[in-house]
Amino acid sequence: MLKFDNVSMRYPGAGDVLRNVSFHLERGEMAFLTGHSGAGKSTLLKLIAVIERCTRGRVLLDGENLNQAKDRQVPYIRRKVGLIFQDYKLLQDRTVFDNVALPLVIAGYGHHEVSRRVRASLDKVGLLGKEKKYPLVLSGGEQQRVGIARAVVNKPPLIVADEPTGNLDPELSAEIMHLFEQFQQVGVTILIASHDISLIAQMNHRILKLDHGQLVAS
Ligand SMILES: Nc1ncnc2c1ncn2[C@@H]1O[C@H](COP(=O)(O)OP(=O)(O)OP(=O)(O)O)[C@@H](O)[C@H]1O
Repeated sequence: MLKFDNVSMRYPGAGDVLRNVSFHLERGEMAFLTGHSGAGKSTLLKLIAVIERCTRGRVLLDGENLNQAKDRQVPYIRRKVGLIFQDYKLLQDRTVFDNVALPLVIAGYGHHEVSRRVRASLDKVGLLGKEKKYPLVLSGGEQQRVGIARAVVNKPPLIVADEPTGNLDPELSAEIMHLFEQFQQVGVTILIASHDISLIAQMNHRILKLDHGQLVAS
């Protein structure tokens, strides 16, 4: 489903941030991406969302080489990837409903379909009933659930999360991880960057470990 084939990445003026990284995630697999600060975790995730492009090698999503994607194809590739961030990246002046609806509105869905899908998505993350609230009145855990609802609202086959529990306490972090597992159980592929070793250790999933840009365990 997602394949890295000898991928190296270098930012202009810097050395290699990723070096000959190869791995394959099967459909429905859930894996953690770990490693020290600066190891290249965020960079690896950015290649999947085509926020950056690799310098050497191939990143394949459903067999499509992301490095060769034309700029006009990028929005369609991104619809296959639900992105989740540490700081949630919610629009503070929009309600929970509007935040979750955003990807569907951009994709041109009609009002009725948007409403149906947003409610289904909020239901999955346990936030039905909070549609009219603004993000700032929600707890950190609830805000991250809104971020997850937005990421899954158009049913992407792949979820990519960058330190999704970085701002949450251990109990809320575990809840968010169990939420990811529920998506995995219905066939979604999930890759989560995290340096929370104790949390990762509690969960029985594959661990990809980066050390100075090299994959040292997978
Ligand atoms: N846009 C950029 N331009 C130049 N160098 C960059 C850029 N983004 C990241 N880097 C460098 O690439 C290296 C890897 O950064 P990256 O953010 O991928 O690491 P990380 O493992 O996600 O770290 P952290 O856990 O601290 O978020 C670091 O040395 C960083 O300074």
